[in-house]
Parts: sequence; C-alpha cells; structure tokens
Amino acid sequence: TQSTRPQRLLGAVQQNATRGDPRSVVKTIDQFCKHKEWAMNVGDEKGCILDSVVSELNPATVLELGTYCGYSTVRIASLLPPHARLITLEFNPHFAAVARQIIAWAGLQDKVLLVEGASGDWIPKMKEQFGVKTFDLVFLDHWKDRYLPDTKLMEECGLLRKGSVLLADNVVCPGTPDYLQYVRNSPRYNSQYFRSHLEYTKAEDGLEKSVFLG
Ligand SMILES: O=C(NC/C=C/[C@H]1O[C@@H](n2cnc(C(F)(F)F)c2)[C@H](O)[C@@H]1O)c1cc([N+](=O)[O-])cc(O)c1O
Ligand SMILES: [Mg+2]
Repeated sequence: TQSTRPQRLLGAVQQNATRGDPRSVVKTIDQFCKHKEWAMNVGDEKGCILDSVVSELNPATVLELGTYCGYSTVRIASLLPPHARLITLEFNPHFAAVARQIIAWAGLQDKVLLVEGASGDWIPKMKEQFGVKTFDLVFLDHWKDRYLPDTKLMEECGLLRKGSVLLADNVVCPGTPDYLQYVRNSPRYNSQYFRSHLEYTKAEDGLEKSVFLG
C-alpha cells in the first residue's frame, strides 16, 4: 500500500533524528520539507518567530489548533517550563497518529495532550474535561475559515483572559481575511503582524500576534 506524506515524514524523523532531542526532530522535518517533499508545517523562518513569542510569554497553558504532524507542537513544547501544558487539537485521526509518534520521538509526550476531534466540539469542553481555566497562548494553524469562529467561541467560553495571546499562522498565505479584519479592528485586541515567508518558499506570509485585552 502507498505511504502518505505524513508517514514518509515520520520515517525521516525515525531514521535521522535523535530520540529525545526536539531540535533534531525539528531540523529533520525542515530538511525533509526543503529537499524531499513540501509539507504545511509552520517551518523554520516563522518557527523562529513562534519560538520568540513562546519564550517571551513563558506560558503555563497553551492551546494549539491544528497539530498536523506535530512540528509546531514540538517547537512549542520544547520551550515550555516543567509544569506547563500544551493541548493540541487534531481532527484527522491519521495525522494525529503520526503526530503522537513524532511528539514521542522528541520526548515531549509528558508536556503535550493531543486531543482528536473538532474545535467546535472540544473548545466548549476544555474547562470541564481538562481543568483549563484560561489559555495563556493559543496557536492557530488549522482550517483557515475556522480561525474567526473558534476565536469567538473561545471568547464566549471564557477561555481568554486579559493578556492572553493569539498567534495565527498563514494570515497572508493562504490567508485568513475575516479573522484578520476582526482582530485588527476589535477594541478587545492589540494586534501585530510579523512579516515572514510561507514555509520553505519565497512567497510572503506572516504571523499575527493578537493580545486579548479582556
Ligand atoms: O491549509 C493549511 N492548514 C490547514 C491545516 C489543517 C490541519 O488542522 C487540522 N484540524 C482541523 N480542525 C482542527 C481542530 F483544531 F479544530 F480540531 C484541527 C486538520 O485535520 C489538519 O491537520 C495550510 C496551508 C498552507 N498552504 O501553503 O497551502 C500553508 C500552511 O501553513 C497551512 O497551515
Ligand atoms: Mg500553517
């Protein structure tokens, strides 16, 4: 049977990355995507911006929407303090299965809770199911037409507090125009664009960092 791209990416990690070494997992995936097959990971250039936001914030509770193969999950979790937790949501069971193995290869399974299902179902259950009060950081990298509705849902569910940071991938390419208009024009957010490039390409893309003002 034919392998899938995520399976080939996992194979590259298992063959080339050092177990328990998140940086080598990240480097291996970037090499694979640059020289073998493009994949929709946030990548190394935007990944450095992600790293700087995480390091500056030093968050205790992080939500990631869109695990895919776990590349950004590994980047974020490798920067978290010991008792911090990252909950990452993935809709596709096959992607989730690959991501679990990549997160485990990096040795980060104790910091990461990978939850399978739809954001619309899980966001309203975060408090009761996982004992979450509010998220310090949310990384949005899932379906682009879900960024805005899920942000509104997080607001409604009281999952954001004064100072919570939303960091959104792909606000230029593929683009999230309704989300961008909302966070840039709402009095409840301070928004800032970090210009970069679409992963592994020369096309423009960037991350939007939006601080919830309460
Ligand atoms: O489409 C893109 N990303 C979509 C990413 C989608 C991923 O998010 C998961 N998801 C869906 N709902 C949830 C949740 F959380 F709701 F449960 C999680 C999907 O199963 C998939 O793994 C994309 C495309 C390009 N590109 O260049 O085309 C570049 C990028 O960086 C991209 O992120
Ligand atoms: Mg993306």
